Amino acid sequence: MSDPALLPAIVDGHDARAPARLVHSLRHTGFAVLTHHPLDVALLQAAHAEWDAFLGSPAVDNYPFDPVLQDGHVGPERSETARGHAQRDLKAFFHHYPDGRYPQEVSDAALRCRAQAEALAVQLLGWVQQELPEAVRAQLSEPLPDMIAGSRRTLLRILRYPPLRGDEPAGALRAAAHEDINLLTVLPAATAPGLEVLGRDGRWRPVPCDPGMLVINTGDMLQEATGGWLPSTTHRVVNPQGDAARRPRVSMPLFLHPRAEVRLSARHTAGSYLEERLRELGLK
Ligand SMILES: O=C(O)CCC(=O)C(=O)O
Ligand SMILES: [Fe+2]
Repeated sequence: MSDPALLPAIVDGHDARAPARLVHSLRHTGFAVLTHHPLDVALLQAAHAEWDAFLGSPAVDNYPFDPVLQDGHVGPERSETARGHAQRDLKAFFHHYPDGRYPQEVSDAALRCRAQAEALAVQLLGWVQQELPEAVRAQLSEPLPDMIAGSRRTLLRILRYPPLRGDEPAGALRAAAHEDINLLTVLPAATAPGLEVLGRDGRWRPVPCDPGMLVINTGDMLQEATGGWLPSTTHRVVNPQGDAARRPRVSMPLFLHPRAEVRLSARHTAGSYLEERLRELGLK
């Protein structure tokens, strides 16, 4: 039997117990799902629709990926290969940083979603800070919300997983199993299901993602900063079957990155940690 305790909790953001419930779920599953969050869902859906069209159009080639600044567009032919995998992911994406390029072909809807998600992120990091055991909190070089204050490194990734054509290499997935590099990831519900989390029992479980929900997960940097008290958790995006295979999937995760000089642990600053991981991904 699958252990229901390993399913990410669905936490009502209006509930007074939300901070404790969210952090409990992060601790035990690496994920939590928030309802009644402050993001404007209609704005998000408008951003999804226009980015679906843009990322599927030739105009994206006006914004080739910049390996130094790490912004711009990466098409399916150059997409990431997750650690330990042979096949590239079946996805295209655009990276937006506060000081980076933003395409003129789309409205500012995604930027407005970004601002809302960043405001929520400060609140969520405050919840985590408050719920950490004292011994773990004492190890932090500064409070978690402060780590991202003034950071120019928080990354908005706008992903489009194209419809499947049927000739994909065997074993290729929309996103192969991986862990995120950053502190926390804030991921408003994508346009279709597919996200799965690996439980401690070795079983994959779908992450609930109805419209109006928002997924939070722990990344490697938060695992590093909390000495493993909050584990970074493996997740993937599986390929749809049947009719759903003919539809693209759009999602817009925000990856919270501290300022480069923020000390995560005795061995790593945020800057040194990121450098190491980007090399492994083949993005540097
Ligand atoms: O598209 C998704 O739902 C998740 C994407 C993801 O895990 C990532 O880009 O790191
Ligand atoms: Fe991820």
